[in-house]
Amino acid sequence: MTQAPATQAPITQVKPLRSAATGAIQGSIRVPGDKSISHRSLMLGAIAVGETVIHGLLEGEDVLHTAAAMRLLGAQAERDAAGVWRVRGVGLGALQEPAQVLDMGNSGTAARLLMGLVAGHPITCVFTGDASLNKRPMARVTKPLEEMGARFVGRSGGRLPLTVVGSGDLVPISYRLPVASAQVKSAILLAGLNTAGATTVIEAEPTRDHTELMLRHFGATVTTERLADGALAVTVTGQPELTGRTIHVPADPSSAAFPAVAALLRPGSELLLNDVGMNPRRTGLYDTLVEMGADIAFENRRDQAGEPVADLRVRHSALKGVVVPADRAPSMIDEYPVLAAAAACAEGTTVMLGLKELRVKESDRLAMVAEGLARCGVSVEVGADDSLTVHGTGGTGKGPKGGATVLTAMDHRIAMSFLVLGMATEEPVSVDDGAFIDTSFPGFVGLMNGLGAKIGEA
Ligand SMILES: O=C(O)C1=C[C@@H](OP(=O)(O)O)[C@@H](O)[C@H](O)C1
Ligand SMILES: C=C(OP(=O)(O)O)C(=O)O
Repeated sequence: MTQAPATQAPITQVKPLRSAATGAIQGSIRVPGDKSISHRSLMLGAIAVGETVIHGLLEGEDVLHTAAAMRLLGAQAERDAAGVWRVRGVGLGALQEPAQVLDMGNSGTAARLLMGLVAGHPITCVFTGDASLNKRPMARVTKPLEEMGARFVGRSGGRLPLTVVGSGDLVPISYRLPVASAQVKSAILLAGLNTAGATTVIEAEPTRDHTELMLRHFGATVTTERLADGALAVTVTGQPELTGRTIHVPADPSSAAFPAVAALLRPGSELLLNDVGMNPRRTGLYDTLVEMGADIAFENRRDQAGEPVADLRVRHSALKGVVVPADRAPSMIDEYPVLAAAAACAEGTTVMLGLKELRVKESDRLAMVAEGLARCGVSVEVGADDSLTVHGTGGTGKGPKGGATVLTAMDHRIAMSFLVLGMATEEPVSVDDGAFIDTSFPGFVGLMNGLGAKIGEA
């Protein structure tokens, strides 16, 4: 068993990377475990009674920050072998007040979900993050949690660093989400766990439901009800008995998106992506790619510990531009940067609607994608309605020009998306910093190069 540190070191070393045009992408791989499910398995394991064994945990920086925080809150979380972790929980309501600041690094999910979880405990915690996370809005979670009775003191605009004064005596609420956000939904449900009575979150647009599925797996009662206006009401019954479980984390569909798009773009490619999570609330990118003409076979569909998975066989395809409707955004929210790379190489125009939430991710992804594509010679427009229009070069016999350095603003998905684009451009594409790729996809460069990519130090 590896003795893990109580705190997780920040990413400090800048790592410029460069990606050059490649031939066929070929191989059979399993990308690292799902980030959303990994965070949740550590958090719920930490408040369950007994031991939780997690197989396939994502050992990316974001999740390691969650593991370190759970240890500071009193749980044991140790690594047995690669991807295999044992968590010994303290029991619901028994998280301890941490003696140190909880540093959530680059991770919005870790910060927001944990703020909800500790809000329902009679402890005081100080949360901070890196320069990217400390810019992101937190009022979206502090507002409903304040309605339940927790108190917060943060910087103006509700930014981190921020102090949570939790309570073992919260009142249950029924809360309609003002933004489609699984992080906000999850924060409220996690606060509702140690709250007597029924806590309800109403969502007009369905967002990822890993919290609901995993809460049920640990023994909680979570119900969903379709309301007259079509919205979904998700209710957790407070103070359940949560007991340690075994969890198998599927490969992350958001990470699989990068090699999948690379294979679609490069002639002669055939790639098998094994064990990819196919929760329908996560598969919007794959639906969009198929609409664009992608040859993706979803083989061996099966259920793995409550989550659907499949093996994806991806072959090179001539993609065509499409209109991506706004209501698809929650199911592909993290995949727009890599879709934009695919769209830049597709024939015709791709219009992506309803991208407002992209502005509050690790970077303003709408601005960063548009700026990066423009630097690579791609014609692109950002609409006043937060839409993105990309004019593809497909069918011209040439890829986008490339030959530029793209800024990444501490954003892993911007870095990976432009390295994928560089595999198909006339001249190489560089990114100013690839270090943050380790937050969600450790081993990205080695794995991509093993498939045929040419990514190296810039
Ligand atoms: O709940 C989660 O695990 C996540 C929800 C999404 O964020 P929002 O809820 O802010 O849309 C997503 O962008 C993030 O990568 C992971
Ligand atoms: C938005 C993301 O993560 P988070 O909100 O957890 O930082 C992401 O991984 O793309």
